Amino acid sequence: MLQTEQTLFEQMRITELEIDFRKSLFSFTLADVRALQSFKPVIEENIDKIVDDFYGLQTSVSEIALLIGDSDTLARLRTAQRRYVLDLFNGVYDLEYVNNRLRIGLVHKRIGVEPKLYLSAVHTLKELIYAEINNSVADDLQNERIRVAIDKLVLFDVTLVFDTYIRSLVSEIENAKDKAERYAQSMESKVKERTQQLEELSQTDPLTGLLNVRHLQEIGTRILRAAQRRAEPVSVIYLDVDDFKSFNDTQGHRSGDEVLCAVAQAIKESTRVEDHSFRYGGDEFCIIMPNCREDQARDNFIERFNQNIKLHLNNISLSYGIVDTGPYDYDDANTLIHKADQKMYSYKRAAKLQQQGTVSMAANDIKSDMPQSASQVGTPQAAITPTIVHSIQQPQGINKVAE
Ligand SMILES: Nc1nc2c(ncn2[C@@H]2O[C@H](COP(=O)(O)OP(=O)(O)OP(=O)(O)O)[C@@H](O)[C@H]2O)c(=O)[nH]1
Repeated sequence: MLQTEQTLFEQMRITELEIDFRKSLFSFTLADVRALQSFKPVIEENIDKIVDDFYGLQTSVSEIALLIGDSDTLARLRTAQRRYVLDLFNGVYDLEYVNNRLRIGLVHKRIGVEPKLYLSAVHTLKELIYAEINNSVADDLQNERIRVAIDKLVLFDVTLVFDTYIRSLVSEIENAKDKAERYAQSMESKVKERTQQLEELSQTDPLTGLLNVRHLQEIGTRILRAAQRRAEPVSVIYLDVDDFKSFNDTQGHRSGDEVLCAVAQAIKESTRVEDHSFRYGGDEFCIIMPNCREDQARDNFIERFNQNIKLHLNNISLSYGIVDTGPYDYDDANTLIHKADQKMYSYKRAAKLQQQGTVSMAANDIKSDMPQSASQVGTPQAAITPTIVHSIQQPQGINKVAE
């Protein structure tokens, strides 16, 4: 519920029962009420003098004079103070009385009266009232009764004023906290949104520095169109690390990342400037090679890659599939990648079967992509260090091809 939909009582949870409880805390009894009422005529008679003296003393403190600010405000304050003092001796200390006291607290907080200034004003007022009591009440016992009663009632008032001060401070803190939380939330979603935009804009995969797969379709199409215009072949190589999951599981994700970076590094070292190398996702890579046939890609790229990766890795094997298109009919980028992936997958599967000594018909079916011997099929091993000897799954019939 909004604060403005609640009365001060409701906000402060003050009921008649609470008022009685507070009175009992200060032992404020009917006798006190009577003592105060008995002094009302004297106060009424001297109210102007009390208020004059009070503001004379108050405005002599430069900090208070500064807070009051101008003569109109001072005039309003004098009227309010008059009422405040008279109410002290009215004998009625009910919800209405409490509401007025709560308002005083609220106004003091709003205009920035510090508690020390408020308390000093209470002290000044009490001294002025005590002076009136001493001037007018000769009977010591009655004098004492009125002083004690006014003391209790002023304390009762002070607690109410301080409660509003504290409540108002707590609301300010809660508001500031809400604001800060809302700001943090909006910043978080802005950062998320911006990061996503940057990622999309980014041409490169953050881990390996190879091209980002998001651009594969666009770049692939561009290369194929250019190749078509020049009637040149285009090759696509699909590379995949073998059993990378178990490597990750045994060596940890960070070592896995190092393997991916090493593979990417070897790809960069093995490609020509006109080639485009992508991290396809996870442990899969894709290279688009313009003006290159399948056999040329195998003999050139794979040869170089095999040499380069040995410098970085130990005991890791990769599988690949190569397809080409053109120079007469051209597949589109998606089809080419899909075919290369399928080839790689069939080859990997066959190699695994061969490794297990259970080469099936399916494996024989893709003989042209089979390794020359099972010994050429790399076997990932446990306890692999970041320096990993590589072995790539090699199909048969490797020819050296001039570029
Ligand atoms: N370290 C690391 N691991 C990744 C990253 N992206 C994906 N992976 C993991 O790569 C693994 C790929 O596993 P699979 O697709 O099952 O492939 P595989 O284990 O190599 O199996 P085969 O392809 O059949 O040889 C998964 O465990 C992924 O969690 C990455 O950026 N870093």
